[in-house]
Amino acid sequence: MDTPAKSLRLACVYGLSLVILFIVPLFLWQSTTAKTIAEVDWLDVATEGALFALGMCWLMVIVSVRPSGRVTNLLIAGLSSYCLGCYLDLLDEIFIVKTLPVYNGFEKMPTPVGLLLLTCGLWLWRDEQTVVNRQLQTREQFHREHQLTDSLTLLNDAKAFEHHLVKQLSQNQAFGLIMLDVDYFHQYNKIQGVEEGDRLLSQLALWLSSALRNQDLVCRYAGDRFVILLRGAIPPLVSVMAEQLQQGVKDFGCHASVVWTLPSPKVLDRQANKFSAKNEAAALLQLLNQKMSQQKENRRSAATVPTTFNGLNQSTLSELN
Ligand SMILES: Nc1nc2c(ncn2[C@@H]2O[C@H](COP(=O)(O)OP(=O)(O)OP(=O)(O)O)[C@@H](O)[C@H]2O)c(=O)[nH]1
Repeated sequence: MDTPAKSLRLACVYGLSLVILFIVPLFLWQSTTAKTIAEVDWLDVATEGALFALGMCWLMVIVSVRPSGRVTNLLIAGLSSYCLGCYLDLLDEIFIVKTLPVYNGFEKMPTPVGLLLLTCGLWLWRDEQTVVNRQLQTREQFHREHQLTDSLTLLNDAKAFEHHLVKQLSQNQAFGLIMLDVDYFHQYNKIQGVEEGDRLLSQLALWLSSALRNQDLVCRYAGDRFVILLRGAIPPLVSVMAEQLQQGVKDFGCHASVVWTLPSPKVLDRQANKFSAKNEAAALLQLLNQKMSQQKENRRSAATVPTTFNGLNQSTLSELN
């Protein structure tokens, strides 16, 4: 934001306020006499003093938060005038100003003028805010439309994963990929209900996120399929992690097929980097998907239906298949 302009504005408002705070009483002190303590209505002093103090607070808030422009100028002018009116009102509680007709006449002006300016400023502020809100809505809509987060699990989605994978490939550093797919999830939904299915996916997502290291990334690739990027991974780590994840899924009362790959880091030409990294990322994901299909196929041909599936036995599952 325009900090120098704001600082200048702050300095002007503070400076002018201080000058007025001292000059006016000094002028009154010389031109008229002060009331005695008994003559002063202290309740009026307190209320008018409070109005003045509050007005000054509003003024400082406006000066310090608002960007430069017509609306801000109107608000500052309005509030300054209002504060001046309050201050003059306050001073006539302390000094006998009847003897000063100019002061008496002038004293009544600043408050209504200030409130009028303030009203204009607030009206324009409202218009300005409507435009800002519209812009914010458009921006929010853009984020929503382009958001890369899966709304159910709050994990990154496949698009985001591809983006991270491309970035990883561009860095030419070792990494591993694991793909995990829940077995018979279709049946799970049928028997337990879609809501339970959703709950299982959310729980799995949460568990996967906590089971990985800080530098790793887990995404919901599609439906009941998750994909994990293990940064700086070495062969034993990837295979052990894949094994552990497959075992861990059993705690949720279901089974999962898990495949993994450990691509050897390639030295990519910086210029052709982005293009080749994108192709490489697509190829790696395709490879994992193929491996997964193969494993599912093998499972089907071996008829390795789990004996239990959240309380379901093999015959029930076979019927549902
Ligand atoms: N509850 C729920 N189900 C989903 C969601 N997304 C996809 N599915 C369901 O997930 C199921 C995935 O089916 P398949 O790809 O055949 O997977 P599967 O039944 O696990 O079969 P295999 O992978 O061969 O074991 C489909 O029935 C989808 O409707 C979701 O967000 N919530």
